[in-house]
Amino acid sequence: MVMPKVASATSMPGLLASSFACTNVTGDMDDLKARAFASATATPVNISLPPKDGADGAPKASEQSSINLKAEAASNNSGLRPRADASGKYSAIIEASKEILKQNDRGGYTIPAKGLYPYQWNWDSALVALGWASLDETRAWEELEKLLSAQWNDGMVPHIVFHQPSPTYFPGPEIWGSVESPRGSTGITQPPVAAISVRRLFESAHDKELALKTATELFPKLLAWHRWFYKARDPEGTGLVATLHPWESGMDNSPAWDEALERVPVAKLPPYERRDLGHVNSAMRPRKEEYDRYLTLVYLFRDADYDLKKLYNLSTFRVTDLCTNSILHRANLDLQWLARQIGRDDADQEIATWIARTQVAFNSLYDPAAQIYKCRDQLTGQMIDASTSAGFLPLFARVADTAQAAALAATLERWLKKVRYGVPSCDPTDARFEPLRYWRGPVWAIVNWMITDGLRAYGYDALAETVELHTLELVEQHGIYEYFDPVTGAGAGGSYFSWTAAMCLAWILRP
Ligand SMILES: O=C(O)[C@@H](CO)O[C@H]1O[C@H](CO)[C@@H](O)[C@H](O)[C@H]1O
Repeated sequence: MVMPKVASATSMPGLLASSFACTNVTGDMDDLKARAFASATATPVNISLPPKDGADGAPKASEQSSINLKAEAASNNSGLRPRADASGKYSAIIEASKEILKQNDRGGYTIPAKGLYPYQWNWDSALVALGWASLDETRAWEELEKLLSAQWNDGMVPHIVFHQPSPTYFPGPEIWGSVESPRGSTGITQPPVAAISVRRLFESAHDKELALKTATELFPKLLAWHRWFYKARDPEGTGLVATLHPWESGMDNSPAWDEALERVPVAKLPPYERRDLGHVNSAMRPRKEEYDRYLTLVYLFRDADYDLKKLYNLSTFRVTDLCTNSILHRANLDLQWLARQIGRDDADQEIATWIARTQVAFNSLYDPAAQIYKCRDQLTGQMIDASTSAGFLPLFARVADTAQAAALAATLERWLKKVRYGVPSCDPTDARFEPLRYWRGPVWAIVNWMITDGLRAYGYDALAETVELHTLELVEQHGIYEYFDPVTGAGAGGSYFSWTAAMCLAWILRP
């Protein structure tokens, strides 16, 4: 087990160094309490089915459709080939995962987790659609239709859609104050996974007619969203888009954002109460210093009426995020493929231009000394000195060349020797590594799913298998959590988590 160095306040620049610096496995009280909490909650949850009572905004048991999970597991109506379940090895995970999606279903969209996240999140929904595909193809398409129905006039697809009011999450619609989407939404976006999911659903569809009809309807919306990225976030045409808020990256408190975020001057904020801390131990969540800045940026954007030009120029946080850019590039490849399937040759050339530009631009994010890709701070122009799990996502994007892919595989192997379970979200030898704090160390199933897809594409099948088996073992031993401690395996964050369930289904029942 690795014992990372303790970050000293002097090892980080600036006033807030100590508050952004890490705790660690030998760690402080906060960290020790979180570990005790994690091990206390992990064991009873295990791979159990989620409780069906009405607590936490969940539908009452009586409102649930009657479910015969055993029968469903046996007759997989999507026709996806069970991968490793002939022996029934994964039937408990399959059963629990399907039940989680059903219980988190709010009618055409799936909340990530009861209480903690009561709305529709953008990249969550796109990934959850891949899980729904193994239960109900129509419902899988609906997930994407519902998400894209919240698209703004300018093409942006928001990071959260506030379909129904909920008191359990902050900041909600009243803080964002945006009326663009019919039901209200945030004014920022998230990594554009949707086109990737549309291609996968299309390719594995049994109902080909439905797939063609829905993909054809969704295509212009996806194209408009990708166009928005280039217009709003790459006005200089560099081939790499900007991310203006850590929430947009989906990897909110990644160590990659520390210095850029630290420079955001905190506004005089109205008093606020964090609801996330009522659901999850504070040692597993971002710190107050980060939340103050998240909110400062929200108010800044709201005061600028979410005008895309103003936001780009005004934002005191502007980075080139590897996760967003890798996903956007992969999504462009899949969108181009879709254009060809549905006869939208007119769009093919436009997408090809984006692809060509990004393919070259990605080289500027590769750090040959560290053997991994890194993010860039657009306001300083500097490459960000942090190796995170997003650094492997260029494999998912297919932008790495064979030498870069080999270097990434070697780096990943080194990381795996330092922890029990991969892939940690931050280099485990980095002083900022915190095994339980959200995007600063824990293992995330969705990232593992993207990394394994990339590894297989480059021929690293055995390494992909290791990462996949680590994830399934984590879930089997600890439960379907939001994220996991890479050292002990303990589940952390929200439980009965939709995208973790969906990734298990996508892996175990993959076509
Ligand atoms: O912490 C939060 O309140 C929200 C803010 O968007 O972010 C977390 O949960 C979302 C829903 O699961 C994920 O989409 C993000 O990736 C994850 O970081």
